[in-house]
Amino acid sequence: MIAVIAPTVPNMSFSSHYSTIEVQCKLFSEINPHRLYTSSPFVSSIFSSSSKRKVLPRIASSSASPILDEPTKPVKSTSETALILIRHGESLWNQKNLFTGCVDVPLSHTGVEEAIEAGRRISNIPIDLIYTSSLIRAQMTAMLAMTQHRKKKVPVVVHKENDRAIAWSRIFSKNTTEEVIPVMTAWQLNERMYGELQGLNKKETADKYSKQKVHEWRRSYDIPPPNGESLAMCAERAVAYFKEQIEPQLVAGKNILIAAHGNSLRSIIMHLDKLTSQEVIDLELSTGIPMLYIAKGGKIFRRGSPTCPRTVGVYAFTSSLARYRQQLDNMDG
Ligand SMILES: O=C(O)[C@H](O)COP(=O)(O)O
Repeated sequence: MIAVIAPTVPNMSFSSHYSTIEVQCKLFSEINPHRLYTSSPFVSSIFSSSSKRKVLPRIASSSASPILDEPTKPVKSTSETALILIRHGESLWNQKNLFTGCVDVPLSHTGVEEAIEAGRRISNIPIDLIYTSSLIRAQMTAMLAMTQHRKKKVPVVVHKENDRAIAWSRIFSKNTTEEVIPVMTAWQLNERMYGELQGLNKKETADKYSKQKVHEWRRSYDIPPPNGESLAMCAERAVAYFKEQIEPQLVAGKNILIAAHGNSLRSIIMHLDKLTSQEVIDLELSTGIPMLYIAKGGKIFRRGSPTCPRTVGVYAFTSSLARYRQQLDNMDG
């Protein structure tokens, strides 16, 4: 049997978009597909997060090529820019307490809600450019968060994997292009590769190898899990990508959102906050909580976590953020 799901209308509001997909999922809930083919991993992920079946759709991608994007020219030269970091919302494997690493698992229903809540918290902060890992849980988080942004610009994934991808995704309207936020996907921002722990239950693994050993694998700086990446190895690619691709954009005046993972973000935060390999052991990141940094005068300062969209404190952090919020308020009348 072949079941076909057509995409929802692109400019539908998020709630109607999501509930339309949920209705489709309910209609198909008695079918247990052996394979799922999609042009949109995002749709397939919502499909899986709303179904009760045990077999998860994994994304098998034929193109594994890394995307290294050249920084675009700065659009403005303000002296202050925002950098928001979000660890993806809860995934279906976080929910099951399984080591996930580079396995491409979608968000759970809770994760979808966390991503939307994260979006509410940052809905008044300017965003010009989005970076996500190449994994669907980070991409879903970024896209769902952006449905809440008051500016209503449209996040569009930039495809540069080959000449055809570049040519076929071209936009032919200057006005439309101005209403777009480019989304760059980069494997370098992926979760640390968890080696032979991927797919294992975290508690059972601690029972087998001892809590201390598993804590070392999960939190130490330079002890890798069996055949996987240590935080230091993960930092080598994630921090290098941050320095080469993201920092120049930030310094050049772009406000940036990064949606990534517990360990790729731990390594970037270690770099930003100048943490030692001892201090990073205690750095834990919750799912779906945005963290705000401000880049100013060539330095990047941590400004805390926006707790709700209307929190006065967050927008009083800097005069630029306060002005931006005022503009949004004026636009809404
Ligand atoms: O890959 C995973 O299992 C999680 O996303 C991060 O896991 P950790 O908290 O064990 O590093």
